[in-house]
Amino acid sequence: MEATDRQGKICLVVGGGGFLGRHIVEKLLDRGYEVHVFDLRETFKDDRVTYFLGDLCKKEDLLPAMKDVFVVFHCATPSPLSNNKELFHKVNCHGTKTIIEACKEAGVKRLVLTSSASVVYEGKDVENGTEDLPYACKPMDYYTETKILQEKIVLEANSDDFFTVAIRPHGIFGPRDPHMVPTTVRTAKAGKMKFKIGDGKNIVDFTFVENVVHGHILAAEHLEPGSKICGKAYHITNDEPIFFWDFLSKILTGLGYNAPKKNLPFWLVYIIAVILQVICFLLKPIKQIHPTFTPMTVSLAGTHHYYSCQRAIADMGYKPLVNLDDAIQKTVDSFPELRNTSK
Ligand SMILES: NC(=O)C1=CN([C@@H]2O[C@H](COP(=O)(O)OP(=O)(O)OC[C@H]3O[C@@H](n4cnc5c(N)ncnc54)[C@H](OP(=O)(O)O)[C@@H]3O)[C@@H](O)[C@H]2O)C=CC1
Ligand SMILES: CC(C)CCC[C@@H](C)[C@H]1CC[C@H]2C3=C(CC[C@]12C)[C@@]1(C)CCC(=O)[C@@H](C)[C@@H]1CC3
Repeated sequence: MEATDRQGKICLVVGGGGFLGRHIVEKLLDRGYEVHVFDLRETFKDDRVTYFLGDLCKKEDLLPAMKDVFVVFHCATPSPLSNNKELFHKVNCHGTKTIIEACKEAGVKRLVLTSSASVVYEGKDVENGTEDLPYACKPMDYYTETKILQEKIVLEANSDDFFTVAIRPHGIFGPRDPHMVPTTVRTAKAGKMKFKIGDGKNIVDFTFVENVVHGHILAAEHLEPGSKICGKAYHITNDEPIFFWDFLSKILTGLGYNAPKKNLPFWLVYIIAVILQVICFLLKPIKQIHPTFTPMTVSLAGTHHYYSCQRAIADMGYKPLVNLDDAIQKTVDSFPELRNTSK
């Protein structure tokens, strides 16, 4: 899409106050779009942005933000590491249906959903997985369960006059990441990162946030009547799968922490995580506990899960803009407050 074509076009980013959403906002502004942000809270100030506060589950909150909008990016979610079944179903399922209703009522023709590569993951190895893999029959957590339902809702809404596409990133990291890097550092600081889970040879995709943004904007600019991308899902990765524990070690050593050297058997840690999950369930009426080591995070840390992005390369001309080593360095440099000062 030419720069002149973008002028005057309004993009709405639902969840634009979050980690990925705000990076999408910044890149859309750089490319000359007018940007609306819709979120629960105003998490940043930018005079170029029109900020709408509200709950995406309420159509009356959404409609004012949708006036004259060219495309909606939906990247809102409850925190992927929380475990609130009702909230996940409310926001990711009911809320997504509400966004679609509001789009149609406001005359918005395009919707780009941020889905997740985890929609095909159920704790077993996925090696170079394509978008043709079936959805997980037994999702490992409520987040994944509702991301599957969400993607189905959006892709099934695709029609001759309402164009939808789902982008499936995996393991997003980068500046302002609230999940990956802070959790990794917190775990290391708590002394729980002394061991690798499993043999340390499981291969995983980690995707720099700028590459995820690039995939989203490419999809939006290809979302036209008759386009081959309409109604489809696309993996967006760095196209550089890496040993999971090598990635974490680069982040940790980059921030001045020791990388795990020894190994613990995967099955032992998994059993401990299951026992922890049962204890947290029993204690729920008394106290909400969110352990870092859940069956999901342990599986993610101990199995292969990397994905082919050949379909995005072929259909949208996708190509990662930042390679993994540069991305890790940019990320480490962006978190001075997480650097180990005790050494
Ligand atoms: N992080 C990752 O590794 C990956 C993420 N994804 C997907 O990418 C998307 C963005 O994730 P990420 O940036 O990490 O998430 P964040 O939690 O950083 O951002 C999500 C944003 O959505 C907002 N939000 C939540 N509920 C509502 C609501 N009811 N109404 C309006 N806004 C709401 C959040 O507000 P608040 O913070 O106040 O709740 C937050 O600002 C998600 O769809 C996620 O599933 C996919 C693959 C990997
Ligand atoms: C074993 C260690 C305590 C793990 C520390 C790092 C983890 C916090 C991350 C490693 C893989 C990450 C990941 C996600 C969240 C953070 C990690 C578990 C997701 C579940 C986020 C949401 C998604 O959509 C998935 C595709 C991500 C998969 C990887």
